[in-house]
Amino acid sequence: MNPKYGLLVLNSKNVQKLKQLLTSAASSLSSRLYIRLNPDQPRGDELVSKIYLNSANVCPKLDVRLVITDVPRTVNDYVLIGEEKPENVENSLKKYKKVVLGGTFDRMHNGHKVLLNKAAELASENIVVGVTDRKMIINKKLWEMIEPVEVRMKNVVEFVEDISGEAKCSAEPIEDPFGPSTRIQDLEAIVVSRETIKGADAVNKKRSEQGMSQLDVIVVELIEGADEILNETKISSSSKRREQLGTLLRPVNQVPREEGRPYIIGLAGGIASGKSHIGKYLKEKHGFEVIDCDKLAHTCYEKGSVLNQKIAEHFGKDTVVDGVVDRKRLGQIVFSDRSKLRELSELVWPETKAKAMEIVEKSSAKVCVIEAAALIEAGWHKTLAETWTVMVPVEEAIRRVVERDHLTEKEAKDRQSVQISNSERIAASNVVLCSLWKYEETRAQVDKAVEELTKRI
Ligand SMILES: CC(C)(COP(=O)(O)OP(=O)(O)OC[C@H]1O[C@@H](n2cnc3c(N)ncnc32)[C@H](O)[C@@H]1O)[C@@H](O)C(=O)NCCC(=O)NCCS
Ligand SMILES: Nc1ncnc2c1ncn2[C@@H]1O[C@H](COP(=O)(O)OP(=O)(O)OP(=O)(O)O)[C@@H](O)[C@H]1O
Repeated sequence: MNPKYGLLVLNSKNVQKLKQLLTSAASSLSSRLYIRLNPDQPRGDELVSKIYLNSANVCPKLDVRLVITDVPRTVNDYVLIGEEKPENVENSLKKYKKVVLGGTFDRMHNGHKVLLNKAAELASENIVVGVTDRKMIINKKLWEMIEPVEVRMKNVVEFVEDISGEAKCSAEPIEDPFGPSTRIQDLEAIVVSRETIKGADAVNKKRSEQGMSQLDVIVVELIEGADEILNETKISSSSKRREQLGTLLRPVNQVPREEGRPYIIGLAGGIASGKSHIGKYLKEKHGFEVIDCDKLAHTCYEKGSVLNQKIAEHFGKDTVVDGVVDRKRLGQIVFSDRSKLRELSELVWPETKAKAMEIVEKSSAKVCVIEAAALIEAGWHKTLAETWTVMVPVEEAIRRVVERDHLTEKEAKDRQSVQISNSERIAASNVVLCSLWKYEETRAQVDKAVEELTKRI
């Protein structure tokens, strides 16, 4: 097992071998690499960007932290990477007391670190960070996968205080582009990147309208990174979220399984999210037994069944005509009222699950997939080994329903609104898939998920 922490000391000579040293860190550490600069190596913006850009490419799994002077103070059990030993560095004269910056800081990446490093380099007392939440995040790609704001704030504070030594860092959630930057009088500077300069200008405009001092605007360059699917040319949190599609996001349930019996996974997802397409692919390409609970539920509505009797009692006699459920009539009732849908589901779910389990019992497949739109609402995810969720943004689901099922936009929206949200589904799932892009991309995510699954079962 490799040691967790390492320290790399750069001077004017070994800085030339940065990539080589980072490669060596990648193979000899398991968690974090601190980097310090000795006095003969000046700390220029270009070097800081170079360190983080090369780290993203050469040692992407390591949490690289360029410290300001003699820190880190929190960690002292590190191994030295390379030959160079740390020398004491004079505490550089910090330019400002209080510096502010903002961001979402989801899955903190090396671009964020350049910004946070700059703030830590400049501020002697406080670094104030606004961390976006709620309406500030809902237009981002795969926003449903963004980490909770508490986690993001904690990570920012921990990172900044670890690298900055004396200065304190505080973070707060923001629901507009200003946050503490237009509330705290004695801030002196704001740190932004090339792409968020306009945000800093807006902050200064508002401060001036409120009779507050102007902030110096400190700009860092963007750290590049390519994502052809999302069309990104910089390292971004959206790309990091996309890269996690099809990977295991949280531990699976430990469900006892007899030798040779199928491993059971649930496949959940909202209306028109792509479940059937993925189910079909899992069956045809990977040989999984896929049980379509939507179809199975319909077989519960056989003529004269007990279920149909119960439906007539609950939802009115006109929902069952000649012993057969009038699905259109029943749909009108349940798709416009969440509590009615719940009532119907509670009648249908137990029978459907029993039928699904009968199929599993008889199956000779290695993996059985229970495909059910309302799998999580029904609580099945708690008893299955693991649950995969497929999602598309709400607007895309509505567009697809209108196109595929020839419903009006209002009808499609009604059907969408009685379901739980993508965020709720994701919170209860082990693996997330997204069918927003080309079919090949959906399939690539599924292949990745199956490859990982095969290793753990
Ligand atoms: C409205 C804001 C805060 C929203 O943040 P955003 O969602 O863009 O956050 P995100 O986590 O993506 O990025 C945070 C910061 O890191 C920068 N950044 C992101 N990726 C990179 C990268 N690859 N390289 C360098 N910098 C990067 C962003 O440009 C941004 O400045 C921001 O965009 C903005 O306008 N900032 C300027 C005004 C401000 O700071 N307001 C709040 C003060 S509390
Ligand atoms: N990349 C993609 N991957 C999967 N489906 C896609 C993709 N792009 C578009 N679609 C379309 O999305 C629609 C919904 O897919 P599908 O029928 O598999 O969803 P579903 O979740 O099974 O829907 P429902 O539960 O409403 O029956 C289909 O018309 C499908 O062609």
